[in-house]
Amino acid sequence: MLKYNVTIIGVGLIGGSLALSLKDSPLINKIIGIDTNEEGLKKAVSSGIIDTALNLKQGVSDADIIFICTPLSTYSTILNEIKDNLKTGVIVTDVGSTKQKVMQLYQEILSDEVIAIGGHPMAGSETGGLEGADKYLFENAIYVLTPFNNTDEKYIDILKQVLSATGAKIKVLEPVQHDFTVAIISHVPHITAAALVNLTKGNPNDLMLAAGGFRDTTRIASSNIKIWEDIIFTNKNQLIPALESLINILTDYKEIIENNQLKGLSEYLTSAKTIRDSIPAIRKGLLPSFVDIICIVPDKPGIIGQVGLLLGNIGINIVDIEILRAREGDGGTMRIGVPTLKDAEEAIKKLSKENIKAWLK
Ligand SMILES: NC(=O)c1ccc[n+]([C@@H]2O[C@H](COP(=O)([O-])OP(=O)(O)OC[C@H]3O[C@@H](n4cnc5c(N)ncnc54)[C@H](O)[C@@H]3O)[C@@H](O)[C@H]2O)c1
Ligand SMILES: O=C(O)C(=O)C[C@]1(C(=O)O)C=C[C@@H](O)C=C1
Repeated sequence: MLKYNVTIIGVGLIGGSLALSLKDSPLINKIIGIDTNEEGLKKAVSSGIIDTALNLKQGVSDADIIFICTPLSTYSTILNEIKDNLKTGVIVTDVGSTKQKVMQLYQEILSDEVIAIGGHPMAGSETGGLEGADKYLFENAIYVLTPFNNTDEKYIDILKQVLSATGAKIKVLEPVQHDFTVAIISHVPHITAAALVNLTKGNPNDLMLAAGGFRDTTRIASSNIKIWEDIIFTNKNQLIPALESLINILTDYKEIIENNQLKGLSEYLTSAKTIRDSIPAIRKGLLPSFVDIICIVPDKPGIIGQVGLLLGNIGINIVDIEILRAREGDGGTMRIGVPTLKDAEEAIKKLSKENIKAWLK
C-alpha cells in the first residue's frame, strides 16, 4: 500500500484537527508541521499531533500532500515561498473558507507539475488555535473539494482516500458555487451574530438577561478575528448581495411590524420555521444519521453514566449526546441521539420507567 508524506502548514484549530484525524491512518507515512508559532509547534510535536516540525522550505520538499491551514491572507506569500521546493506530482490543497481567490492564486503561482486542489471542511469552532483541535472535528461534516476542471481524477481520488480518515463526506463543487453558498449559510450568519452582539453595546443590564436565544445565535461571534477578516474580504463579491438580501428581509419585518400585519408576520415566521424544521439537525454535515430524544435528569454525580448504562442494557447505542441545560441543585436537560426511531421509542419507555421524563425531539 502506498503511504504518503503529509505536510501541514498552520497547525492551529483546523491544521491540528486534520493532523489528529490523519495521524493513525494506514495511508500516512509521516506528518510534518510548519507554523510561525514556534511554541505551538513544539507542543504539537511533544503531544504527538505531528511527527516533526520543520521550516517552510524544508518542510514541503519531501511532501506528497501539502495542506495549507493558515489564514487566507497568508496563502499568496506561502505559495510564493514554497513553489520552487516542491516535488513533481505533489498535491497542494488547503482548508480555506473561500475558494475562488485561492484557486486564482494556485493558477498564478504554482507550476503545472503541481496538482492544486482547493478544499474546505464545513466544520469549525469559535475556539481557535491548537487548543481547539479535535480529532473528530470533521466526522460527518461536509468537506468540499474544488479541483480545476482539468485535474486528473487520479489525484482527486488520492486526496479523497486520505481524507476518508477524517470521517468527512466529500463533495466536489465549482469554486463560484461554493463561495455563493457559504456566503449565505456561513458568512452572513457570522456577520449577523457579530451584529447581534454589537446591538447590545456590551450593556451589562441587557446582557444580564441574555439566555439560550442570545447564546445560540451569537456563539460564532467569539471566533478568531483575523480568520474572519480574511474570509469576509475574500468573499466580498458574493457577500454583499447576500447581505443586501438580508437587509431587505429585515426591512420587510420592520414594515410588517410597523403596520401591524399579523398575516405577513405569520407567513414570514412560518416559512422560516418550516425550512429550519426540515433540516434534520443543524450539526456537522446536516446528516440525519440519528434520532434525538430529550430527557430531564436529576442533578447528581454519575447520572450521565447511569443513563448510558440503562440504554446500554437494552442494547441501545448512544451516538450523540449533549447537555442542553444544567441547573445547579435541581436537574438538567439532555439531548441523546440514538440510531433509529425504534431505539428512540424504546429508550423513552425505559427512561420513563426509571422516572426520567423523556420525549422525542
Ligand atoms: N475556524 C474555523 O471554524 C474554520 C473552519 C473551516 C476552515 N477554516 C479555515 O482554516 C484556516 C485556518 O483557520 P483556523 O481556524 O485553523 O486558524 P488558527 O488560528 O487556529 O490556525 C492557524 C495557524 O496558522 C499559523 N500561521 C499563521 N500564519 C502563518 C504563516 N505565514 N506560516 C505558517 N503558519 C502560520 C498560526 O500560528 C496558527 O497556528 C483558515 O484559512 C480558515 O478560513 C476555518
Ligand atoms: O461551527 C463553527 O464554529 C463555525 O464557525 C464553522 C463554520 C460555519 O459553519 O460557518 C465557519 C467557518 C468555516 O469556514 C466553516 C464552518
